[in-house]
Amino acid sequence: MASPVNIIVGSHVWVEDPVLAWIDGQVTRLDGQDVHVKTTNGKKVVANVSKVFPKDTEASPGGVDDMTKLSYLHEPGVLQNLATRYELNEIYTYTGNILIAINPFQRLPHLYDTHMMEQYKGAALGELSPHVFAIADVAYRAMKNEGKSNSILVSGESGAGKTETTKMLMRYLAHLGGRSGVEGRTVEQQVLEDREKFKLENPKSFHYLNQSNCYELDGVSDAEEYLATRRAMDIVGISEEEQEAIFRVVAAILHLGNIEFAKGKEIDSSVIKDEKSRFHLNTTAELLECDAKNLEDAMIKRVMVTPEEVITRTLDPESALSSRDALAKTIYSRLFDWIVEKINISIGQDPNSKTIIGVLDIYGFESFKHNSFEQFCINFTNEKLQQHFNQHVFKTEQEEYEKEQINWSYIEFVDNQDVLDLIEKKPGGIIALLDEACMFPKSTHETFAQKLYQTFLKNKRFIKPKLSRTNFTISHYAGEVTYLADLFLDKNKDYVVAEHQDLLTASKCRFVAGLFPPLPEESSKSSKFSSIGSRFKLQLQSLMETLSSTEPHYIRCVKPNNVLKPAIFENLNIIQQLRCGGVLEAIRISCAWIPRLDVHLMSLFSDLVFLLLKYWMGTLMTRLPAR
Ligand SMILES: Nc1ncnc2c1ncn2[C@@H]1O[C@H](COP(=O)(O)OP(=O)(O)OP(=O)(O)O)[C@@H](O)[C@H]1O
Repeated sequence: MASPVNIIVGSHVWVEDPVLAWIDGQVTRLDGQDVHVKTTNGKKVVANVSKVFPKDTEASPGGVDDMTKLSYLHEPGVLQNLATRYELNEIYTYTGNILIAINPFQRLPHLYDTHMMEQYKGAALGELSPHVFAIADVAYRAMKNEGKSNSILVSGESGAGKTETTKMLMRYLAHLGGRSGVEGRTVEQQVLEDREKFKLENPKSFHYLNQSNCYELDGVSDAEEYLATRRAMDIVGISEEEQEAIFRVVAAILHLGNIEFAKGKEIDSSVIKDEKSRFHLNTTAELLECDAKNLEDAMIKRVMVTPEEVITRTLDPESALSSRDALAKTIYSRLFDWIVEKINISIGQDPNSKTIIGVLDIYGFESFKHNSFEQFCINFTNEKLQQHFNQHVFKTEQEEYEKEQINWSYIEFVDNQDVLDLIEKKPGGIIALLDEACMFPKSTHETFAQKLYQTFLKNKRFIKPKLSRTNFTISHYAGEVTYLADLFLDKNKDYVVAEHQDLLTASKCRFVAGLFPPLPEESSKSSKFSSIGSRFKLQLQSLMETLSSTEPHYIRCVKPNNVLKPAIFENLNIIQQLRCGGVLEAIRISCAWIPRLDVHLMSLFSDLVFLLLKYWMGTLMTRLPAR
């Protein structure tokens, strides 16, 4: 997005601002490459001409519903347009075929009622205001009318609104498919009774719910959400008994997370810390219908069977805590898989169906102060999706134009194949080296990091941070991220601890025992290594194959502020998300897509089949302490 040259004294322009990202002002002087600007907040700024952008003084006060209609397509223009619209509760804006959705952090019921759904039925894209329903409708028509598979990729950072957006998409598709809900419970009292039954207190009192902060959202009633969830479970055919068991398991996980350990009398041993922890242990056992003593032992002891004898080893408090968390994750991930499978069966997913609409709710690129294996996997996913996005949007469009010999300037985009090679190439990529390290008994995180440093010494996408012995930095498409290699080896090893498996298989609750069917004899006594990284890579590969056989639609969810409140639009925060989501890159060429896209999308016949693309990273994406 280069700055046009027609900036003169008196021009209204945008210049960079450390707080607001961009601020508007008027040019007072031109001095070679330097532009002197008096900003609207009274400051005098000097900026290089390449960083000064013209402001559209005749911009519509309500903004435009598609960025491609902006007079000036540049970052400040885009930001201003989104801000203007957000102020008017216009949370959706198109950027060519991408829908930007800014979380309103307040209920906007008029946007999602049946009347609104009816309006979007069969309307051409762009005819009505931007909306998730419009995207779902386009996908549905393409499937019905052309027999084409479609996918809708919903991305954004945590709290940006991916789940809500996905829910709206599913609701609209269910509406088109003529599915109706079965009305069930209405009694608020039930919420209180259930809380009592599962011994649940204030969310703030549960360790696992406080890994980030617990927020109360204006206008959102947790009791109502809970009943809505129960109703949704009725609709997808989860029986009363199963629902009860699901909530018991979830409650058990929360209680489990509150069990703490203290040093035991013997070296490297631990005991339940205090009465409070004992209460949570007993409640967990009660909810999971397993023996409390066996639960305690499964967390603090390990049994080793050798040909000569059976040795019992104790764990120190730190290892006991890791064991507790591993148990919680195992239960959660099995429950998660059970629910996904149940929904897929219930909504009639036919694995052999030729046409599908895949809805993918995926984590956005993450870069925190401390990044570990989870961020590595999330960012790897985003690199893959970015490549898919690039290939679909940029490469195909450019090739098309070249083929048709239409004269246009070739648009450069950053090809990220080199980052993907660094991560997933076999042999020699980071995942392959990690697996190697995991299989070699003497490896430590230090030897693993050293191996990375040696192997990727000259790789442009790999950086060894100065002074660090175990950190490494990857130069991702969205920016540099430094990972702490310390827990990579542990986190890459996937197995259910034999003691945990035995405990849960023996549960008197049919549901819980069903989540942990007994293992074949030979594998039950050993906790064999299987690589999460490699499995993840294969799942991603399969996801990409599915996606490549579909017509993709993109929805980028944006979190406007970190305090999760309505009407707060934090410019810098939003710009960062738009950059990471590739939105600004796409804007550069999206003008060119529009005429073709309409024709393409309007030539729109087959069965409605939902494919709720399984949350491929179920195990990794849990909000448990490792994150
Ligand atoms: N369209 C919307 N209308 C009203 N509220 C919304 C909307 N989108 C999001 N929210 C609010 O923001 C909260 C966070 O949204 P959501 O759970 O969908 O985020 P997410 O991106 O899925 O986060 P995570 O990745 O952490 O699961 C919701 O609980 C809801 O209160």
